[in-house]
Amino acid sequence: MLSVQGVSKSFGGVHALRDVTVACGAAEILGLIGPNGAGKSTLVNAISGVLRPSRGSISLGDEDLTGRGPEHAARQGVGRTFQNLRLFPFMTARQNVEVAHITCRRHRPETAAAIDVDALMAEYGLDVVAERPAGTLPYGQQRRLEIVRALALGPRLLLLDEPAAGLNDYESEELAHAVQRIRDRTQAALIVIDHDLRFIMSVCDRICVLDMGEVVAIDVPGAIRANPKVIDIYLGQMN
Ligand SMILES: Nc1ncnc2c1ncn2[C@@H]1O[C@H](COP(=O)(O)OP(=O)(O)OP(=O)(O)O)[C@@H](O)[C@H]1O
Repeated sequence: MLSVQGVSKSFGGVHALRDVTVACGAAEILGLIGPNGAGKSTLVNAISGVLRPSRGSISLGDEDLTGRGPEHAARQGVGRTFQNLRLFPFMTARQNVEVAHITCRRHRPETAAAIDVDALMAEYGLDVVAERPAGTLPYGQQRRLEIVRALALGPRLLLLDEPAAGLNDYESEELAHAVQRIRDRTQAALIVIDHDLRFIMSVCDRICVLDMGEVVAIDVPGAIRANPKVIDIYLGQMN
């Protein structure tokens, strides 16, 4: 479904991505890990249309997404959450979700018809705060609201950028179940970036390891854990 082919991205002299090739199938959860500065956010920004790759191509199904901008990606069903929350703080929680649903209705009406915004908000415990401005909600609720907003887009590809950041063990376990439920229900391709290796290992079908802009390994969690290059990068943190 998602295909990233030979993507490179430079910022001046910094090679943030070098010839990255990776794919993520429908209903697959792909983890994206790597040390600080490895290129994870750059890759996600390229996939979601925020950045134009210097080289290479990105497609979702038959649709070319390469350098066509975030609105085009959203219309094609690329949903994302951000490392630092990017809700519309003065809009109510419900309006934040509605905005995404309207985009879906315009461009993929049959997908939108299957999404019940109120039920979705209730499922994530947000029905009780639906009329509150998003910016006034506690952190944990804002994180959940970002996920619900991305789901209201009826995503074919969902990019979750550090969803477990700032969550306690209990919340991150809940989140792992939520991510798997999302996959089961939407059959979307999911890409999850996180520094919490326990979370990534427990939730992902496969993991792509980036270091200095290059793909070091793409494999199932067990093989990633045993990969000498990966162990070297993480200095034994894996076990
Ligand atoms: N807009 C930019 N301008 C210049 N350099 C950038 C820009 N964005 C990223 N970089 C550089 O590209 C490299 C990859 O950065 P990126 O943010 O993608 O890494 P990351 O793996 O997401 O890191 P982190 O885990 O810290 O979020 C880094 O060297 C970074 O300094």
